[in-house]
Amino acid sequence: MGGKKVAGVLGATGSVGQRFILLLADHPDFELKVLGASPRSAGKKYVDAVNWKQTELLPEFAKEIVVCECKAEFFKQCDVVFSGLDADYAGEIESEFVEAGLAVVSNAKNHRRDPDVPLVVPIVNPEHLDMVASKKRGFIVCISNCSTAGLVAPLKPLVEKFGPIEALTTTTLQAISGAGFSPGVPGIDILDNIIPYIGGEEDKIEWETKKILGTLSADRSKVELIPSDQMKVSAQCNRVAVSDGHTECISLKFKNRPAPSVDQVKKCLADYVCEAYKLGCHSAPKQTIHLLEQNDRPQPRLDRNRDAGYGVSVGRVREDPVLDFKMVVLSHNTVIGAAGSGILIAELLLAKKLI
Ligand SMILES: NC(=O)C1=CN([C@@H]2O[C@H](COP(=O)(O)OP(=O)(O)OC[C@H]3O[C@@H](n4cnc5c(N)ncnc54)[C@H](OP(=O)(O)O)[C@@H]3O)[C@@H](O)[C@H]2O)C=CC1
Ligand SMILES: N[C@@H](CC(=O)OP(=O)(O)O)C(=O)O
Repeated sequence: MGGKKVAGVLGATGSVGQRFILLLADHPDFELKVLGASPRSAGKKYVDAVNWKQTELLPEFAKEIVVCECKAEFFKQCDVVFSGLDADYAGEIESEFVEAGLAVVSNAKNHRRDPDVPLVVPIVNPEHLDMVASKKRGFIVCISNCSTAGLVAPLKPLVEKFGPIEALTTTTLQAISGAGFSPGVPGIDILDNIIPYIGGEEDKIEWETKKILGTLSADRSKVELIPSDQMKVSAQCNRVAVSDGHTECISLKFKNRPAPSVDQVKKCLADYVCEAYKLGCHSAPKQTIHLLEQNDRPQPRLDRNRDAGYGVSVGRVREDPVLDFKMVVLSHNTVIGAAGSGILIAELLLAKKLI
């Protein structure tokens, strides 16, 4: 075993980028050495370039690193590059990195629908990472949309145990940090308010769920999406005055009859152990799904940091008079919904000897 793998972060000054800095400080497998951001930040020390907005202090190791432009030539030493780039620029920059032979793990939406790119929520579908095994040079792995990550976490064990889901609705209550920091959601818009629209979000949730829960083809080159007529997914997305943590009110109907009981559903969720934990990945949640029995939980402020934000909380599991079941799901949007997923994916790539 060599020493730590060298890591870089693209978009290091943003909402997701700052979370990468926090999660990579003192990481046992990765040493963060290269930070990239826009030409506005390049050339400055990180401490001077960033508008730090996390409740934890800026880690010492990052302060003096000089931010570079997001060009592959500056990241040559990296074994893995995490991307928290603004989606307006991510597509082109990440492609350049892949062409330069680098391994990129991206939060941006640009490459998620590429047929040869795995779209991975590490506590849900790590087997899709096998798609990159045959790539000789660089590759990209995409992390899902943050609301999709929370949604598919309870769906995975339910589908494994009780068979396909025929219909699914989710109404999201999404945190402000999900909108990023440049410029972010203005206080005047969100204070004392709910905004019932997040551009593109509903389509992403409805589409990405079908890829993440899809099946890897026999030759491991692509994922067969669940056809829309076999699983109907409908999302309604809202922005609410919460700093971190996306809440979703989910209802679902199984294809198979009779449907399981509420107690069977609860047991299935509580018993689920993700593959990353079994493989001993450092950041994997000990409890993948925290089943909460109190009537008024989960709540973002109280429950988002379960298993350091890598665990997902599910509460209010009950029968639904229209579909079969309904429940409330809470996930930390910048940890398991973004940077944390990226790091756990890299830990899985390492465990599978793919980096
Ligand atoms: N926030 C969240 O919960 C989630 C976000 N995502 C996705 O992750 C990505 C990052 O999101 P977020 O952190 O919220 O966004 P932010 O707006 O907070 O940060 C964007 C980052 O991109 C950099 N950037 C902007 N323009 C350029 C450029 N021309 N060249 C290079 N870098 C540039 C910025 O650098 P500078 O400071 O120098 O301008 C900054 O570091 C997005 O694609 C987003 O959709 C995905 C899941 C969840
Ligand atoms: N749209 C999400 C965050 C995000 O940027 O998602 P995506 O990576 O799918 O564009 C939110 O507002 O909370």
